[in-house]
Amino acid sequence: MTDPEDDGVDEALALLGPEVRTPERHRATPWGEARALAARLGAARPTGTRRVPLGQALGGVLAQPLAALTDLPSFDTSAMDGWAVAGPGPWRVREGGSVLAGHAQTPPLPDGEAVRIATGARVPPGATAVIRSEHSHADATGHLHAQRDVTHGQDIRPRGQECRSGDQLLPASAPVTPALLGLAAAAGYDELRIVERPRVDVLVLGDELLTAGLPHDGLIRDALGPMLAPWLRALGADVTVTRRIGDDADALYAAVSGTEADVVITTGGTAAGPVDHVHPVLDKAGAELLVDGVKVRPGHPMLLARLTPARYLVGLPGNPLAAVSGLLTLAEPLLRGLAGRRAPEPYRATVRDEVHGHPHDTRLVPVAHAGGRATGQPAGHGAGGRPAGPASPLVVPLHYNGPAMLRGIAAADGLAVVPPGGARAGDVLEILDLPWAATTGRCFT
Ligand SMILES: Nc1nc2c(c(=O)[nH]1)N[C@H]1C(S)=C(S)[C@@H](COP(=O)(O)OP(=O)(O)OC[C@H]3O[C@@H](n4cnc5c(N)ncnc54)[C@H](O)[C@@H]3O)O[C@H]1N2
Ligand code: MOO
Repeated sequence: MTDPEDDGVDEALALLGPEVRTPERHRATPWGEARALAARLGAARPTGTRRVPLGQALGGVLAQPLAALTDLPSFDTSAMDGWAVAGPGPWRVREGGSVLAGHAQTPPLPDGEAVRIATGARVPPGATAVIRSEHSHADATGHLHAQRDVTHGQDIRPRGQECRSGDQLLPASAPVTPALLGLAAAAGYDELRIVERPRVDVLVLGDELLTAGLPHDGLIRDALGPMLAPWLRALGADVTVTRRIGDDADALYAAVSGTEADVVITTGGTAAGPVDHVHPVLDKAGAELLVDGVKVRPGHPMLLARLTPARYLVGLPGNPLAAVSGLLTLAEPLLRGLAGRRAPEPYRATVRDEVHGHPHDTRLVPVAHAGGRATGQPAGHGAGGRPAGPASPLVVPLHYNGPAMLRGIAAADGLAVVPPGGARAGDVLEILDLPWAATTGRCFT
């Protein structure tokens, strides 16, 4: 089950003369190891933290646990509009208006008395229950009668029911969502300490790239510049600049050695062609190559280097789907750690159709949700090693998944991780989610 798309590379390598830098197969890192290394490097050195007003924290992650600054509710609260009562009824109705939300504490309620109360108001000391207006009636003598049994404490939210001051509401690294902002405000916060977003410079290499109009005379449109910045932002990065460097080794060296970003991402120039400058420039810059090729298709020339102790470079191959593969293999786990984010739970789905594999390397193949769930797969059937449960979602491998193509990934909900040798229809495979899947309503998880 070998895809003809993958066959040309080894042949091309064999044609290279000895004077040309030849990628050594044995140096390529297995796909899982490369991801794990990138994740470890990122997690080892998250970027700094800062305090921001609640209104600016959305999309960040908590740098420290969210501990309640108050009991919630912070006082015994009426859960309904009606009557606060003390002891058994009927009750004498207290003169002088209602107890309202936001008002100061009212005098204690003696046994046998009732007072009108609004939802959210402080329950007077001594009250033993709240009776909803629709479950009671007041008679002409100024007495209140319950129309249902009254249980002790009914419709009173006791102080501290949701949390006590100091309780941990959410752990560090929780994503700051609209709901978290609401909870933080309720729990007394004006500001949150969040992890700084790692700063990323994107350097797009290649003299053949146009930034507008139709391809002509061998020139093509830059597909990566428009794609990477928003994708990286969705991964938690702050893209400081997207620069087009052409095939200029000096300009690349200047950009790499002069950067102040936490991560530099280059596109193109990772292979062994005459204008593939990434390796020589990294040598010149004294960078340490941590990953030099990964056993994955597409994208195997991807690389990861350490520029300085606190600065990394991810080299994405120029072929657009190969660049996506490098983005998800190396950049995503590295940035996740730097941004203080937690790893998502590995997610698996059943592939509806056979997927061709590479003989030795992992393949990443765009897949779309089939809108159904696999049932009754025989145990142990999957090359991915796990039987499909009755509720395993079903995915369809998409066409147009060649290294130079974006047509498949643009229609995809995720990328299936296809082990060497391929997968049969019904196999269960790991799926890499795309960061926008949740916003389009097609999320797997
Ligand atoms: N002798 C070898 N040749 C190649 C190898 C190899 O191992 N030995 N690997 C092949 C594989 S696999 C890939 S992937 C590419 C990686 O090449 P580079 O990273 O050096 O990228 P370029 O040569 O600069 O470009 C490759 C291809 O992609 C197009 N490209 C580049 N940037 C963009 C962009 N921003 N938008 C759209 N398209 C882009 C470029 O025009 C080329 O067609 O190398 C193989 N060759
Ligand atoms: O074929 Mo290359 O694998 O990465 O585009």
